[in-house]
Amino acid sequence: MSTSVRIIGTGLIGTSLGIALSSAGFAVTLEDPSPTAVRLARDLRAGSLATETDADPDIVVVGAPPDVTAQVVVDALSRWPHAVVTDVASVKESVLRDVLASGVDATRYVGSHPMAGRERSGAAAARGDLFDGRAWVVVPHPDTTEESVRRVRELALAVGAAVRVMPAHEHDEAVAAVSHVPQLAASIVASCLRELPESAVGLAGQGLRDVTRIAASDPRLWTQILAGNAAAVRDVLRHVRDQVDDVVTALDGIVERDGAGSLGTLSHVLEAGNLGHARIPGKHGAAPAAYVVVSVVVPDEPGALARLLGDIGSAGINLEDLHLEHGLGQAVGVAEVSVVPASVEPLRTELARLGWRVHD
Ligand SMILES: NC(=O)c1ccc[n+]([C@@H]2O[C@H](COP(=O)([O-])OP(=O)(O)OC[C@H]3O[C@@H](n4cnc5c(N)ncnc54)[C@H](O)[C@@H]3O)[C@@H](O)[C@H]2O)c1
Ligand SMILES: O=C(O)C(=O)C[C@]1(C(=O)O)C=C[C@@H](O)C=C1
Repeated sequence: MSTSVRIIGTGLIGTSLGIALSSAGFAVTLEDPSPTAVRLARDLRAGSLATETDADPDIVVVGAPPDVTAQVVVDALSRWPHAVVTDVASVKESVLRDVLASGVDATRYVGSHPMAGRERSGAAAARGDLFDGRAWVVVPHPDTTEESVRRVRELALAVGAAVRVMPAHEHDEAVAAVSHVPQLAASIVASCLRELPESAVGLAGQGLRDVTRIAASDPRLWTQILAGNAAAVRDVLRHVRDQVDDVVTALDGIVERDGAGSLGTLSHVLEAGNLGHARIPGKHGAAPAAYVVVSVVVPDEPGALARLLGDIGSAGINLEDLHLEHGLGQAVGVAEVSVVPASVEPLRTELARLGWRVHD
């Protein structure tokens, strides 16, 4: 019999998870205080609407906003005395603290956090492949049963995620640096655009788009996330502030004095950025150096990209990642195709043979 999962909170993450689990053969039921959200999730094939007569679920996943997550977890543990209960909130220590403080039997509770999302909220933005190849942090506490951890791990693996197990405190410190401060950095950079004249904003290229994509995220959600991880976020931000101060001092040196030492500071900051960037893992947590980008010119005509992907597949080469560079009004775009190093030469040779323009 298939594992039954109740998803409570059918926004971006709950609905994406419902779609992925349903297509992996899980029996998913959905609930949300918003009738519109839950019906939209159902229509997107995330599962069926929960009813009073449903059998008890094996697993409950809470996909609600962080500030209500602990209460929904506590209610679920009481409502279904045999179900394993997890949540997907982006902060883990404060949720765990509130669950334990409630006095409920929390042995069946395991926190979790898929490191996958979008800058848009709500069921309408859901995607069934959201978790594919992404890290999914499983966060047991000292009283969690092994069976509960096994169940949540199984669920994350079923949607294609790579499981990492760590305690709540370690999780919160890690995501302060890899998720929460990057969100603030994007928001702060984007906020500086508000007063710029149109003639300046109109020059925006890919660099600004890359740095600010997540500045479009939901402020209500992110206020809760930042407040829920305040100490760790503050510590990382202090470090950022020190580096910003160093850069400002160096630039002062260039503007106001002879600039001695300033270029060295600037170069050091940029090189340190190269080193940090090189550490960002690839798909399934593979080492970053595992992939090489091959750039292929794609004509802006119907079916061209599909033909390129077809040619790569026919050459027996596994596409690890794909990024499209495409300027408005241009007749061509550039597909940046990531492959393992051993596939670079065969890919270049085959695509060139088929008439594609391939760049270094
Ligand atoms: N957005 C991301 O990128 C992302 C990524 C990973 C984890 N998360 C976490 O997942 C959770 C959901 O985020 P989202 O982006 O899907 O948000 P969302 O706003 O898209 O969806 C939240 C849903 O929860 C429902 N909800 C509100 N109060 C509720 C309650 N008391 N009980 C049950 N449901 C309730 C809302 O009606 C809405 O449908 C959050 O805890 C967030 O921290 C978000
Ligand atoms: O890719 C995005 O749009 C995200 O914001 C995803 C992201 C992240 O920082 O990586 C954001 C918050 C979540 O808690 C987990 C994932």
